[in-house]
Amino acid sequence: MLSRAFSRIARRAPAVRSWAAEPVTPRALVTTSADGGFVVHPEDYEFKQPQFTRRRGMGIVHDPIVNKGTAFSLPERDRLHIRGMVPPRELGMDVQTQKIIKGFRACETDVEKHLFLQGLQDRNETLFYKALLDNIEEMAPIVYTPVVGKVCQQFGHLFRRTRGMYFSSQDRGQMASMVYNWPHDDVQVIVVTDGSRILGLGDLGANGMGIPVGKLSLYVAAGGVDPRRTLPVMLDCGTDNEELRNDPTYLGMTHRRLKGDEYFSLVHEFVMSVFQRWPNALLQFEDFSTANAQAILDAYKGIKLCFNDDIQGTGAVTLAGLLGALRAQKSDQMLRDQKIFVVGAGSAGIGVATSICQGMQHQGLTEEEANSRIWVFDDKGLIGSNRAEDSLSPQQRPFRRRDEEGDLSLKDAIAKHRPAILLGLTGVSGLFTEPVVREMAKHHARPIIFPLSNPTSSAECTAEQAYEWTEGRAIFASGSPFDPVVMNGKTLRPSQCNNMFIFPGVGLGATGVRSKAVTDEMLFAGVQALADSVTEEEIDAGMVFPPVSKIRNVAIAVAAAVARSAMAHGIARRMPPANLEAFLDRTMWKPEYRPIIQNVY
Ligand SMILES: NC(=O)C1=CN([C@@H]2O[C@H](COP(=O)(O)OP(=O)(O)OC[C@H]3O[C@@H](n4cnc5c(N)ncnc54)[C@H](O)[C@@H]3O)[C@@H](O)[C@H]2O)C=CC1
Ligand SMILES: CC(=O)C(=O)O
Ligand SMILES: [Mg+2]
Repeated sequence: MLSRAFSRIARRAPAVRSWAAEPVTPRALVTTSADGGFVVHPEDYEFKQPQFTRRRGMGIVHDPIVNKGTAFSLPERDRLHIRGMVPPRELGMDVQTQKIIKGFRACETDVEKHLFLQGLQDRNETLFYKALLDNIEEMAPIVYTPVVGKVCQQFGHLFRRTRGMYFSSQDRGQMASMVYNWPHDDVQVIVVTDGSRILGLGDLGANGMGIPVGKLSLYVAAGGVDPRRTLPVMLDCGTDNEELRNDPTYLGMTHRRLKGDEYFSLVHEFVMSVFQRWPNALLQFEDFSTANAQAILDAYKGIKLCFNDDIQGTGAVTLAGLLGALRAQKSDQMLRDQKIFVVGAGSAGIGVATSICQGMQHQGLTEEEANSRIWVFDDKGLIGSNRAEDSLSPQQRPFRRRDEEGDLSLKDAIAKHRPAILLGLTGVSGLFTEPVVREMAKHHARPIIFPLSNPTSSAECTAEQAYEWTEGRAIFASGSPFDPVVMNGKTLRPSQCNNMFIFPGVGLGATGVRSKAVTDEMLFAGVQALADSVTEEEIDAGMVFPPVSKIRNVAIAVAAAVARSAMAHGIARRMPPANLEAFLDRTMWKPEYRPIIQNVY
């Protein structure tokens, strides 16, 4: 009787194997009973999934994916044949993390901080992500914008160790085999750039590799994608940046940028090659110049699992930010009631205008009515009737205003139309001058001012300026973070409106259900989830986005909404359990050490 009960219980309990000895917490796993038997407590058994590696001995210590530095336990050192190869004292993750924070804060410049973290990432990815996640507000600006911009500008000089893959014009015809050089079979997210428009810094050629690396760090930290399943890519099609081409330390192809067929055929070979090896991966296009970004998106949207972060991700995050800003205004007005100025008509500006237009249509306007509430400006001024249709791209054309010529300055146009919302996507620092911002403040109690260009040096105005010129009344969000501003004893908290609040969730949700594509509906579902994740307390504190410290929770909410939308529209190839949030949370990679198992057969 007892033995039958025991075997039943034993079947339920996970088998204790010798290699799993170290992760088991030193709690009683069983209670002995008076009759000589025992009862197991499966719920007390903390089983950590092992991590398999083909590396042996020192290969393990030198592989950042499995390396634990000083945190290998003695039994594990024996098992992995590294006993004596690391210092004798075992220092766990907590002490290691404290050491990292101390070293990080001791760095004198932001670029040094970036290199410090990059060095850690190259040695021990688990610890890198532990430190990053625990200190995301402090470290995200170092790993990502704005500091990544500076790092890209000096990429060749700072280069220490390779990361990701480079495909270039000299690899034509080879890419389908080159993809097999990548050591991981199960890539989940690929971020690719051709370096032609890196943040607001222009053509940085192959130096732009810092951007896919930085974006994917956020995919791991926020979206819980396993670092082994990320692939940063530089698609090097040359550069028109003369200075770089003449720089002896420049690491990319030194010819001028490919154009037309030569360019698009290279892009196509790359796209087909990565999907051939990783058919379930999500491909994110990042920082392609406006001239090519839309054409590439149009070619693959709907037929491959891909999206353009600057067009679609920025559109989505800005729309969510505006919904938050309208809540912060505490008026009954809806998005569809607003007049909106979008300054900048590149891929980001037009992506934002298009998303806002879609948002207004969801609130009942026709496409034409929605377009009529948006004024788009570029470096020649308002896109008005004095512009020939054929001088505009197909995406810009719907925003050409037929009702006015477009000869007014930005300030005069604000005075005339009194928009409540001013968005900057120009990459031009200081474009929102004092007269421009004061004009916004004249007509609205709480003007909404979003200088969205990155990095900080390209922002159309600073948080301090926006608050000062509006007597602290502006509702402010920027692409790169600004510190809180104290005015008249009150602390004003700028928000960060950056596609980092969208792309990790889109990637996690779309790949989580094996969606066939990323649709506008999926992105719109992500917008609503992001907007809903801002609490009333945050709105009352003047914020229109959650703090960056909540980015993992935001990613889960966005991912669940994106995944549900894919399922509802019949393009999901995997149906996860009903509790999607719990499922996603369970599947997310977490920065914790796991038992390493050699799998050499
Ligand atoms: N916050 C965020 O999440 C994101 C921000 N961005 C930022 O958006 C900016 C623009 O990106 P893209 O559209 O790809 O660049 P782009 O170079 O294609 O477009 C810039 C646009 O600004 C216009 N412009 C330039 N000078 C102007 C002036 N003085 N007045 C009015 N318009 C002017 C240009 O005519 C062009 O239409 C970049 O700085 C980028 O960092 C992009 C994506 C996401
Ligand atoms: C944030 C981003 O994607 C950009 O500035 O290009
Ligand atoms: Mg970008």
